[in-house]
Amino acid sequence: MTPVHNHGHGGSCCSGTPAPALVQLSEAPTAGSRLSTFRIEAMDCPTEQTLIQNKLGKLAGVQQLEFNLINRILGVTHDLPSTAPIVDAIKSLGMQADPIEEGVPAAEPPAKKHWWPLALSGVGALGAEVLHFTNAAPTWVIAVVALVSILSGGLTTYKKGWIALKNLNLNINALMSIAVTGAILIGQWPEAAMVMFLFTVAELIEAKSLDRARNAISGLMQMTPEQATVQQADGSWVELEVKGIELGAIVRVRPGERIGLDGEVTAGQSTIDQAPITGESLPIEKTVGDKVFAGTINQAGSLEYKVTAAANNSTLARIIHAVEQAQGARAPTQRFVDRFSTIYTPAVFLFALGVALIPPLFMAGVWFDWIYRALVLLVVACPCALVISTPVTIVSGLAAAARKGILIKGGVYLEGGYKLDYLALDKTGTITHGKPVQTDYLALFPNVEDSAPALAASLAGRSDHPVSLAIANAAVDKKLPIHVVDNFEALAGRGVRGDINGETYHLGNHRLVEDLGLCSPALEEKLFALEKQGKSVVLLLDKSGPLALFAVADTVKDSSREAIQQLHELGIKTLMLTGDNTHTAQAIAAQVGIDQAQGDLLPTDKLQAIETLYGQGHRVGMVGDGINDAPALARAEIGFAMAAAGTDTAIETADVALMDDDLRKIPAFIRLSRQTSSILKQNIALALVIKALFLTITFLGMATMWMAVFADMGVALLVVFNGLRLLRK
Ligand SMILES: Nc1ncnc2c1ncn2[C@@H]1O[C@H](COP(=O)(O)OP(=O)(O)OP(=O)(O)O)[C@@H](O)[C@H]1O
Ligand SMILES: [Zn+2]
Repeated sequence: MTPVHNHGHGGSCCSGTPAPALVQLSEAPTAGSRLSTFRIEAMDCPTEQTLIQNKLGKLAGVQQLEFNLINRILGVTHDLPSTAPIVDAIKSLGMQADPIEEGVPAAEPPAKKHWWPLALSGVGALGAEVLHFTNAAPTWVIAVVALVSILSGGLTTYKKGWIALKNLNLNINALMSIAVTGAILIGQWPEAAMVMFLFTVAELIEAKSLDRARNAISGLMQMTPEQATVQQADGSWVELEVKGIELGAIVRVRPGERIGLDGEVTAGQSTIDQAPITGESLPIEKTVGDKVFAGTINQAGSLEYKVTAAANNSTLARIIHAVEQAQGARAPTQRFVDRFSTIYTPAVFLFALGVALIPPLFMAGVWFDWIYRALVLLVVACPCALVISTPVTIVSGLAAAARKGILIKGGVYLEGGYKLDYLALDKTGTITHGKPVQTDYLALFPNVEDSAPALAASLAGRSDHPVSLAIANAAVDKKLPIHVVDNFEALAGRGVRGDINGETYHLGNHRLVEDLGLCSPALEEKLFALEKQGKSVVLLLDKSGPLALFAVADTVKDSSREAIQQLHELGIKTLMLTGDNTHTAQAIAAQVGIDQAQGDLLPTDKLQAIETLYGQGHRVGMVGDGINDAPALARAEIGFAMAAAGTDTAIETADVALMDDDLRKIPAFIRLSRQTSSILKQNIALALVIKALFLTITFLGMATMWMAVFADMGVALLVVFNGLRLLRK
């Protein structure tokens, strides 16, 4: 994990070319290709991306580029013997590329820029305006003062503008350089200085705001302590750097201390505030066997735990990594904005050229007036506000979600979540606690009364399905003997099978009994009676037929009931999809207020149910936790995984991972998504309206250049702050 640092920069966000995250160049990757990654501090906007893309695109041996502007990281797939040509090419663009090696921390950020050139620039610009206005000095004095201001504040802009122009690219730096130079050429000295100064200031504020959004995530990482107390071979305890602690080491946590690494409790008992991971600050009881997470806060008790993941692979580290990845990818609105600016910027540039030339040449216009208007248009030509508003909003939204324990794997989901109108839910572990207990036992023949529970428990003990666990646990409580099971097999959606003492037994649900052709109306009557109470029933069978019946009951989470209610308030319909039988499904659905329930579903049936909803024109999300949900989760527009903190794969595979098992995180996600999408729309509308307004008044000759900069940068800052509002949600 590489922390992101603050830095002052003069980069900006105007670009003439769309900027996808992954760029496939004409050469295809070959077997000998490798990926080199670079940190480029100066690259955080589409401006730089376009430059780099054009430059490296011409370099032989470079096949693919992956841009992560938010984190300023560039991945290059190539088959060059060394990375020197890449570094050189980037250097020719005025940027420095530092190769990143796995596990090596990022280089120190460049030294902070001095503030005095900017101050000097401001004083100069103001001075020139005042002198000009009061007629207090001859023109050459005003010119000198203005020049000092422009050079001290705008040299970087000029440099960048020049590089862009050389590479035939019209970015904001190029536009600003042309506009300011133009103003100088027509003798508008104070104005040229003011424009450059305002632009530089606005750029600075913008960069700082972006950093704030960026750092919201990496700030999470700082929650893990640097050191932890580790047990040595001789039993003594030593403080060690968290980074170097190995898997399997035993770590001690004092009351009030933050947990340094992921692990499993081996001794002690305490409560832990898991808010940094789950967003839920209600303390969770932890005792031997429970998982603890790096970054969470131990409360009153003491604990010892065994390290289960290295520092750079902790749950928190993986969350941060996933969010950074998501921030690097481009959301749909961003792509729209990119496409828009591809057309907009050159179009306005041509328009400005026309405004400068046509009226004076053909309509007896005054050269000065029309060139001036054209320069103002150049300032307005920059789609900065538009281009910057989207990533800021998305990044802020992703960060806000992560702090709530909602891990969103891409801007697409954050942007698209508000469209969902249907949510499919799995039952076991999602709506219920997923820890059923055995409630009923019924032997179907008097002579198996005593032997059946032990046989069932022996089979159940081999499975980790919740229903099996309940039966196995009941047997443990009664201290029943456990038999050896041969040829054990799990039958998905049905139950299990195995041989005990040479005899084949099955333990499973009604479907299994039907499949074996061993069902009867009398048995069904007994089954249905229990199922209607919301219990799941499994039967023990030998080859002659059912021997005994076991019912287990799961409890509904209080939070589920609330979550369903909130979803309904948001206008989202709910549908329960479960492998459990229909009666039980309906009973549980009624308890939590779910609209519809379907039971007896195999994994493919769950998938089919999602397809059916799509067929009816719905936008469907799905939440689940089990493997039997995987196909449906993948097919849903947004797949939510529950309790991701404890499971290794959920963080990686789900579209949205909820770090604990609180279903209320889904309505929270939907609300955040709705806010995000409305902020995105507000920002685009705001930017477009102000642009249109300015184009008009400029054309009418009513706008001055620095008004244009003010308006342009004003909108940019406005949309940035509007986007940052999400951070506070
Ligand atoms: N290993 C097993 N041991 C005991 N019963 C099982 C086992 N596997 C499946 N069953 C039976 O089959 C039913 C369906 O199982 P499945 O795993 O498809 O769904 P589920 O976990 O009960 O529910 P959900 O789909 O809501 O997660 C279970 O309710 C249970 O009755
Ligand atoms: Zn039947």
